[in-house]
Amino acid sequence: MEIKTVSIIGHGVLGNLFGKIITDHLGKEAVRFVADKDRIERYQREGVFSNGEKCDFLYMDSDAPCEPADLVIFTVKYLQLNSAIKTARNQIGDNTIILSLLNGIVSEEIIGKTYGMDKILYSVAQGMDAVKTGNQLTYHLPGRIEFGEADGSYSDKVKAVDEFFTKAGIAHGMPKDMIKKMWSKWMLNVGVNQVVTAYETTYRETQKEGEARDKFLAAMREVKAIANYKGIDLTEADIQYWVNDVLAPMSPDAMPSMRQDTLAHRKTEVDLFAGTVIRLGKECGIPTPVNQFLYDRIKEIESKF
Ligand SMILES: NC(=O)C1=CN([C@@H]2O[C@H](COP(=O)(O)OP(=O)(O)OC[C@H]3O[C@@H](n4cnc5c(N)ncnc54)[C@H](OP(=O)(O)O)[C@@H]3O)[C@@H](O)[C@H]2O)C=CC1
Ligand SMILES: CC(C)(CO)C(=O)C(=O)O
Repeated sequence: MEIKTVSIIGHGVLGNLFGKIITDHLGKEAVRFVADKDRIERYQREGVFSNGEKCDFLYMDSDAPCEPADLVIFTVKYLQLNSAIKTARNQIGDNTIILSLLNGIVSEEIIGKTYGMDKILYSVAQGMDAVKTGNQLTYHLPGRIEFGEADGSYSDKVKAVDEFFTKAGIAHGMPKDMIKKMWSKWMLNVGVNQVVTAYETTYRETQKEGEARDKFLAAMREVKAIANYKGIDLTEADIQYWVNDVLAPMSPDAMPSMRQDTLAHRKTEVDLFAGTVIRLGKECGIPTPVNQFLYDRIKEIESKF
């Protein structure tokens, strides 16, 4: 199984970032950005820029009949996932591999209900400090994609994506414990995305001592408690990994995706983060006051849009 064609559903921060890297390495024909006519018309009219460079991308109308892609990557927000699943309908065939770079622990199962879990590899995108304002994407750190099977095997699908990302210049890893990795990344997002948004700040406030950083750590510890109850071995060392190895090198002026949403007056992924923590906390009998605080604050910010 060799991956030659990729379809990206979602032309925002992650779609642009990874689509540009693949295009630069393998040529424009290797990546098709799939969307409805109106979106494509807007992208072509306004142009799309990555670190100041105008991008020359290949667009494909989601209604157009076509050969399925070898790899489909979902890079939309949680509230857009159901429509993106429909947008992908002509891209997915019997042998297509699917990656969902959405944060959280549920998007793979949602996509799998329509297209089959056999096509899906679990994945997370991490370490990028990308910010998109209008049609301008800027970043210093491109980050990486970690992916794999739930059982940690080096399956044909994993091998094909490994070989493709190597050719396409995408930094990647294949952890043996992908389910723990997904929870761990979700734990980071529950902390940093929500605290930066609730405190209306940037990464700076979470990189130094103070109330925001305390809340960031406390929100992550609520996820850790739920994970441990469910038998997922998240530890304090996992929290320290995110704080020291991933968050510390980020540009202090950059901000996570959720804060970019509120600045643009878009509804956020709060239900994917605090909403899910609160629900799981109730199911497991674990108190989640910090996530309740963050949930209320973020809903209050959203209510003003
Ligand atoms: N930003 C980051 O640094 C990171 C983000 N993530 C996660 O990745 C996911 C994507 O985030 P991000 O890239 O920031 O999201 P963005 O909001 O920047 O981009 C989403 C894009 O999807 C497009 N879109 C929505 N619905 C459809 C559809 N049906 N068909 C085609 N395109 C569609 C939107 O178009 P339009 O603008 O026209 O609505 C938008 O361009 C989220 O779950 C996020 O939490 C994970 C790691 C890092
Ligand atoms: C924190 C970050 C950038 C991951 O590195 C992220 O996942 C997000 O902004 O949603």
